[in-house]
Amino acid sequence: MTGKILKGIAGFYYVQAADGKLYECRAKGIFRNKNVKPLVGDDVDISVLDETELKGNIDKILPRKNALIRPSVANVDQALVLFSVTQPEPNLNLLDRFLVMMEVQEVPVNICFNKIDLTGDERQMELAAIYEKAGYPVYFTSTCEKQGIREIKDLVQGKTTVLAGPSGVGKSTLTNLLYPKAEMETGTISEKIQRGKHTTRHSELFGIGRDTYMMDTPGFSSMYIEDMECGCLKDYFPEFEAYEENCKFLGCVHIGEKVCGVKDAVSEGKISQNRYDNYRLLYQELKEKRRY
Ligand SMILES: Nc1nc2c(ncn2[C@@H]2O[C@H](COP(=O)(O)OP(=O)(O)OP(=O)(O)O)[C@@H](O)[C@H]2O)c(=O)[nH]1
Ligand SMILES: [Zn+2]
Repeated sequence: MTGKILKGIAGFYYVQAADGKLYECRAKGIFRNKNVKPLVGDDVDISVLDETELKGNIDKILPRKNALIRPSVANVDQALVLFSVTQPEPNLNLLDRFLVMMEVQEVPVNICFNKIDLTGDERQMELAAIYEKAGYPVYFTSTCEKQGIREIKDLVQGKTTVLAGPSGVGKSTLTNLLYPKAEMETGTISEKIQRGKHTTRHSELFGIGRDTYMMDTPGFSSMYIEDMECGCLKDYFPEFEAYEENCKFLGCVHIGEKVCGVKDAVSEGKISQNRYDNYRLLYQELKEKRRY
């Protein structure tokens, strides 16, 4: 029987089978024979050991489409990063960090700003301009007033989406609105897991519709980019590329160089100043890190 790992904790994997049942599985044999660790999001073959207790064993991990490190999850189609237009004010530096991390891992990102009931159109246009110029799809919602929800529903339908965003922007409200059933399924899983008495927050996928999964990402506020040469950072700001042919030097990092197509594009308003400023900050941060 095939299924999908929704959660892994203390050597147990919770596998949702095609019939919707959730099996508590071990992965005996897999580590020893293949030396691969099952990941949340993995599609797996299981054998049922106990049909009433819903216990099983994972026999095989089916080929992965991808495997992210942060968050640790396999077979992700896209990320949806949620901020609010206000309350709390969007921290665009944090957003740009997240975008870099997803670019590195080659995951397409969609950006959504929630709580549009609290601000005017002007703020929306400002935010849309910054990120649409960078090539990211931008959505606006009010989960309170149920605006823009249909578009998000269409976006996640049939896909596995990593949902990320700082505290208080409306992630839970959005998830519950998309699929009221998600709450119920949370209950089922945590009930089983409480027996293990583990309190740490783990990554968990929620089945919220046919072939549709979402994962809430823990630890979003402490996001930092690591293990990157500062000279490579520019490759993860996708909007720079079109202007790099106007840089004088091959490998221009678009900071101190005098003749630079990217800097020109910033002064002409073709690249957002805000994005470029965050690029400089992150560049500096990576450069300092390398000194130690
Ligand atoms: N004005 C307004 N408030 C909203 C909207 N969506 C959510 N809120 C409020 O914002 C607060 C936070 O919402 P949550 O859904 O709990 O946010 P969260 O992102 O899940 O927060 P964490 O659980 O801390 O990660 C709640 O008081 C919501 O009522 C919205 O569209 N407009
Ligand atoms: Zn340049």
